Amino acid sequence: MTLKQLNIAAGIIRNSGKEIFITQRDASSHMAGFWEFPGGKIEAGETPEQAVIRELQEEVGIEAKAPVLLKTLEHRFPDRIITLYFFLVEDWQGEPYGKEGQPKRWVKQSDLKAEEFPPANEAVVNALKNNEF
Ligand SMILES: Nc1nc2c([nH]c(=O)n2[C@H]2C[C@H](O)[C@@H](COP(=O)(O)OP(=O)(O)OP(=O)(O)O)O2)c(=O)[nH]1
Ligand SMILES: [Mg+2]
Repeated sequence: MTLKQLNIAAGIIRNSGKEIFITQRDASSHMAGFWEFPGGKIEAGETPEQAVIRELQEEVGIEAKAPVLLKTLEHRFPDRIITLYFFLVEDWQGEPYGKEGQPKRWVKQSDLKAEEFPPANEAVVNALKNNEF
């Protein structure tokens, strides 16, 4: 079996009250029902930063300014290998919402739960909970 290789850019949108905006993955998607940091596939010719800016516009309707790369990690799922680029976004224009109709919520950084996210997110969620970022 050949494994799909995907590169993903995701935005950790954090407000001045240290709350993070998360969205729920669609029932028909890979990792359905898990909560995620909005984002998606990096397209050919795009940098991870360009991809996260585009994805946040498409999925949550904000214009991200100066995203900061926090962590890059690779995760092997049974059917695919993904490289995830997690960006911290603390400066943006607009108000994030579920532009594709996806459920969303603001969660205090200290109240994030790793088990609500795909397994690849464990390290970054725990680092956020521990105030490492
Ligand atoms: N956006 C996002 N994706 C994540 C996270 N954690 C994690 O394992 N993933 C995985 C799930 C998917 O396999 C992949 C994201 O792909 P996606 O399906 O959302 O890509 P996309 O937004 O470009 O969607 P599409 O238009 O191609 O359907 O990364 C996360 O925190 N945020
Ligand atoms: Mg996506």
